[in-house]
Amino acid sequence: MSRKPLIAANWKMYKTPAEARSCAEALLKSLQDHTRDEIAICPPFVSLSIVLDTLSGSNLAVGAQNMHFADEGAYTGEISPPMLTSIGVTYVILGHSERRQYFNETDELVNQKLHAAFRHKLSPILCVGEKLEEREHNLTEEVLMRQIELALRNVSPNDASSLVIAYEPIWAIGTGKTATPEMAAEAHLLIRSQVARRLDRKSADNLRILYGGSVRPDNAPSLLNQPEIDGALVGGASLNPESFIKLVRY
Ligand SMILES: O=C[C@H](O)COP(=O)(O)O
Repeated sequence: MSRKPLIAANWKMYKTPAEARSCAEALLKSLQDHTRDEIAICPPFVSLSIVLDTLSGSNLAVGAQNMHFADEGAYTGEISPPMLTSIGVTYVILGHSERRQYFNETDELVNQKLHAAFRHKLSPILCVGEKLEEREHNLTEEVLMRQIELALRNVSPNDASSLVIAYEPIWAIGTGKTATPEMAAEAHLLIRSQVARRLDRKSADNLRILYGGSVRPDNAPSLLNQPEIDGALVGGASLNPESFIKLVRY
């Protein structure tokens, strides 16, 4: 089964539009011939257009970090799926642990957003992962199974053809602590088997499962060489173009 790896940069709430443009220019210069992996850059909303313009016509895709599930409405401060697709965004990160933790996003809300992404032909990068205390209490499997079950409620195998899942153990995000390649691969296997149960074997085999949590140029090779790991969702190490380029070229 060959799944083209995806390496996605999540810039979180960093970079002004001017900084985003200069970073995108540097990435374009060095990565425009890179074909082994798909690459997606996810800047803050206000920099989506400038990054799309900079990367226009290249092999580098652009994603949003969040969205509302409704097409439009009186939802002050929110961004809708058609707003994203109308400017050329193709990926959207959904259910990131920072959204769940700081903005009270529930599995039910993530499920609504996932349906909206499929309706609008956006490829969702669905984030799942356990907290440190859950891992310490051997609850990792239970947490991942629940998050996937609820996020995929009423999702069909047909919908799921564009789905990407990112396994991000919360204790590894921005902490410098990384899951070992074996721990990550074990979690990815659990996720894949849950998707096979919930959807079907074919969807599970085609699904790209990314690892996220303190991925850096030095640990990228050992993680990304695991057959179960189909790419990475990179936060901190994606902010500096040099480090992201080095990481992509692992
Ligand atoms: O979306 C990215 C993840 O939250 C990982 O962030 P990090 O690479 O800074 O640990």
